[in-house]
Amino acid sequence: MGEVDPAFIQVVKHRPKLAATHAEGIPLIYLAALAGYSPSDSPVTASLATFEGLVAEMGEACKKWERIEQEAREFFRRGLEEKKVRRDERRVVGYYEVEHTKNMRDWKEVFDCTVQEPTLVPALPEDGEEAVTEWINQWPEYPPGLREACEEYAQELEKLAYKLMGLIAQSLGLPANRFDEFYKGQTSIRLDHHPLCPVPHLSLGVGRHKDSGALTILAQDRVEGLEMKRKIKPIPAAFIINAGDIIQVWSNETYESVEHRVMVNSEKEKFSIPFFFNPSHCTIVQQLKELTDEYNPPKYRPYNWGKYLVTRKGSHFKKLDVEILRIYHFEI
Ligand SMILES: O=C(O)CCC(=O)C(=O)O
Ligand SMILES: [Fe+2]
Repeated sequence: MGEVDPAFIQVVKHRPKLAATHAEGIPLIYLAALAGYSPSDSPVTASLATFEGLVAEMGEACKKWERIEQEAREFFRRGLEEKKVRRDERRVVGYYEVEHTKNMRDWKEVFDCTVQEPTLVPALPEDGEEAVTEWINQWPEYPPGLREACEEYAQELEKLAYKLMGLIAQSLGLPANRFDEFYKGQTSIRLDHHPLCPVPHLSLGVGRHKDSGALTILAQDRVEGLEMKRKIKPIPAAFIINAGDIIQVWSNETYESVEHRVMVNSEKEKFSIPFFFNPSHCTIVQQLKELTDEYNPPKYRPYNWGKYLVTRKGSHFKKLDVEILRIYHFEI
């Protein structure tokens, strides 16, 4: 990334605290402990039966994670010339190294691909109010296994994501399949590489943000850096499950989308792979009617997810002079 560009330097109040302590009490679900469990053994059959399914999904997902991480390392190791599957404002999937979060440049390079091919989204505003466009993946020549690794990972993670959405629905007193109707394809995988940074006290790998989609399943390597108010210790074979803004709205704030950011490091590069499980672009995001009543009225105005996503994506390409679209703009 060359010498340090001032675009990377965070304002004082958002600079990382290198000596931050680890967060305690982040709930950790030991699925392995349930692996030998037989659902008929106990009265708590229903919920544990759901966990049983999760155990199998997790095992498969972890195997695929090992492979995709290797391919990601291989891809990022190559020079810019070989990573030429570059993204731009129209073709938003592919390689990119100058992404901004909240108008500050992140210390990272990324490779994005969508799970459904093609993924349909609203076109840019200048193309007309109703216009729809397709995001089509771009695959690099090297490493040749990257495409297959992403496709296999997507298949496993999608199964896991449906299971988790089912559990979230049940935790809200809803049928497990309550969210399924929204999912006809909007999911994406990102490979994140945070190279060594000479100024880790001044810059961030990813600036503070909340994930705007529904659910993020984040796989991170063993290098520390992820912070959710406090530092999250990386745990081998553990995914970080993040509820995004959409779950916050669907649940009328029973679930909160958590702000997070990534610190970088001058000694160890960091790799992570978020899987963004999002509804179809035509979804109107609003509180589920079963979860609102006169005592708990909707807290947000409905919004079109596809348009929101495309507007947010646009803000990642360059520093803008306007405030970035956020869900609080839809608060009632
Ligand atoms: O790179 C990471 O570890 C986290 C990435 C992240 O939070 C995001 O892309 O939304
Ligand atoms: Fe995030």
